[in-house]
Amino acid sequence: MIPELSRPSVYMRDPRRVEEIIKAMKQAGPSTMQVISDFDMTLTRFAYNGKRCPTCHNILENSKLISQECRDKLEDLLNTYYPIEIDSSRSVEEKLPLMVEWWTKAHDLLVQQKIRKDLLTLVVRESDAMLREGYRVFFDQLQEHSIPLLIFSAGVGDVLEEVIRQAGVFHPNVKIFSNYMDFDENGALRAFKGQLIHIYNKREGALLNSGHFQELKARHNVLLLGDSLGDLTMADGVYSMENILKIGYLNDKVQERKESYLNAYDIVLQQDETMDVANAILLYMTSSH
Ligand SMILES: Nc1ccn([C@@H]2O[C@H](COP(=O)(O)O)[C@@H](O)[C@H]2O)c(=O)n1
Repeated sequence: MIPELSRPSVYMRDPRRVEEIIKAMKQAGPSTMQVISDFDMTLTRFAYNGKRCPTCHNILENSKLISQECRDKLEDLLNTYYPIEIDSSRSVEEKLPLMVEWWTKAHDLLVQQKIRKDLLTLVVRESDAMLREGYRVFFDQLQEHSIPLLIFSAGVGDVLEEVIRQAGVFHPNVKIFSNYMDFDENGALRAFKGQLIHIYNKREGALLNSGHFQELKARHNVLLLGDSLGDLTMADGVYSMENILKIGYLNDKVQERKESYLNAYDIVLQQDETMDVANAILLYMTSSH
């Protein structure tokens, strides 16, 4: 049906079920669909030429807006908490307070740097941020078929927006839930706005933003893309869900986490740096033959 599903990077616990969902969503048509995607390491690449690509937070951390002392502290935090984030031997309950601790400490450090809003464009331009191969086809297809795309990210919204703006794909059908910076009257970072979004509270974030899902209440079919088990709750605000197809990128600690990803996601993409599978599925679902 979709040749890309036979690639060696693609794993499915129940291929027949995947086929059924895809067919049901195609039959219902693009006007019933919405796409919900995580950002860091889902729409962006995990690695390029053997080197890790930056998350939204890393883009700031690696920039000249941050002092060396602050960069060292942020790196220590990353080295402490990232292994916990991807540790499959710990439960979500155990990880959750530690993730809050990580995000809170990192945001406090960023605020102390009084980052300037007017320099964000330059910082992103000079960064190694990279959207996955095939990203333009992904964003453009959704725009062409008027399918809403919600990017739901525990990263930094201002940075995320800049990445997709500079890539020329911040189309009107794109909506973003993320951690946004609050700047003072001189354009210097003074806080982060609203409730913190970290990787394990996306369900709460979804329920807080019920207005968005209310607007899309006629769209009962969801394509969800994520790279963490926390991303599975991003669609919890969707009204009367009929079908959901969950695609999960398994980027890191592949052998340890494969089983849990196969149990949680319909399609698991192992160390696949492209949007090819999502693009092929979307092309199939939106074509008239
Ligand atoms: N100080 C931090 C905190 C988090 N991260 C990474 O950001 C990712 C969250 O963004 P999503 O778009 O994936 O929701 C998460 O995977 C953390 O590893 C970071 O780099 N620095």
